[in-house]
Amino acid sequence: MDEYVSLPPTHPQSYASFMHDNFFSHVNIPPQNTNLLNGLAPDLAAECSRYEAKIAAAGGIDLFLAGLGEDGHLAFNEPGSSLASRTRVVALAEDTILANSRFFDDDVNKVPQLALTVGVKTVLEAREVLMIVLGAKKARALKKCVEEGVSSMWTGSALQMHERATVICDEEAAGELKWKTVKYFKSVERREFGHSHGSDQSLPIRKGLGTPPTKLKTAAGPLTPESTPKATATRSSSSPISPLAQTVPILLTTNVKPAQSSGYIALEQKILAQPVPKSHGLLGLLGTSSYGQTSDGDSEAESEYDLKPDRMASRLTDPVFAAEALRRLTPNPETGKMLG
Ligand SMILES: N[C@@H]1[C@@H](O)[C@H](O)[C@@H](COP(=O)(O)O)O[C@@H]1O
Repeated sequence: MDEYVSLPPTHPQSYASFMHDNFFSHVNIPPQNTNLLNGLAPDLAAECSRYEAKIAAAGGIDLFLAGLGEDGHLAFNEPGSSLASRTRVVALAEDTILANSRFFDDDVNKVPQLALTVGVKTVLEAREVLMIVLGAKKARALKKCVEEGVSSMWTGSALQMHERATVICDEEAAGELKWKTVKYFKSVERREFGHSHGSDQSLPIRKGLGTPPTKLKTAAGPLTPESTPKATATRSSSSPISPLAQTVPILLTTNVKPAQSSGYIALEQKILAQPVPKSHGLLGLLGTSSYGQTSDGDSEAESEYDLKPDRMASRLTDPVFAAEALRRLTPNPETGKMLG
């Protein structure tokens, strides 16, 4: 979705490296079929136009998997970004530079000041958006994006206008939401889970998750514009809008079981089962998960996953943080499945 200007793709903190290390190197996608913004392009404006044109030529984006900045940014659409924005060069906000300096030896001067990012409109045009929000540091932004109006000052709030947007958050990130909001989404999830085991009254927006409008693409069918099944115009206008569509459905990562029919079952299961040390909030990750399991054997729940030390550890330059991350066990992305 975005890339720092002036960082080579081989730089360990570039988003190209991040995508390679965390995704592309784990799936059988030919490198020529991966599409990223080039922060080294000689003409940055032309690079942004090229990216938009490539998205259009491929028939649009099926799924954007997004995060949320502490200042509420979606991709790198900083506060004040037009909700009609498209892929472009942006100046990073000081808050973002500060927040991301943790990946640059805690030195704000090492963080690039410019970035390329898809626009808010680019995100809204995807058929589906999944936003993962973890940690107390994101709590204020999540509240602004979910409980308040759509605003260019909290660009994540634009997802309220998307028919198929889902937020997955942990309890820390949900910490500033109104109890009423949390209760509502928890009750919806409970009912959803019940329905997926017998009844047929699932809300349409959840029910549709298992049946994406276009065929899933795999490396076996390369992601070239030619081979990509052409998308139907934009979003399906016949898709019924549930009350959730206006408020952004939220999945809390505890006390929620993923629907068996969901296309996101693997991802949801990984997040739901993410084990963390009970006591700390390092980088705000899942600090009070009821699935907590410390590496010293103090386990609250037997994990059903093949667990490995957190691979993010290699990205942390602070030795204390890195050591903490190494102690944190996460589901093994190589196997990506439950044990037994
Ligand atoms: N440019 C990225 C955003 O695209 C991302 O959403 C945000 C939050 O990321 P995380 O969820 O890893 O904290 O970080 C960066 O600023």
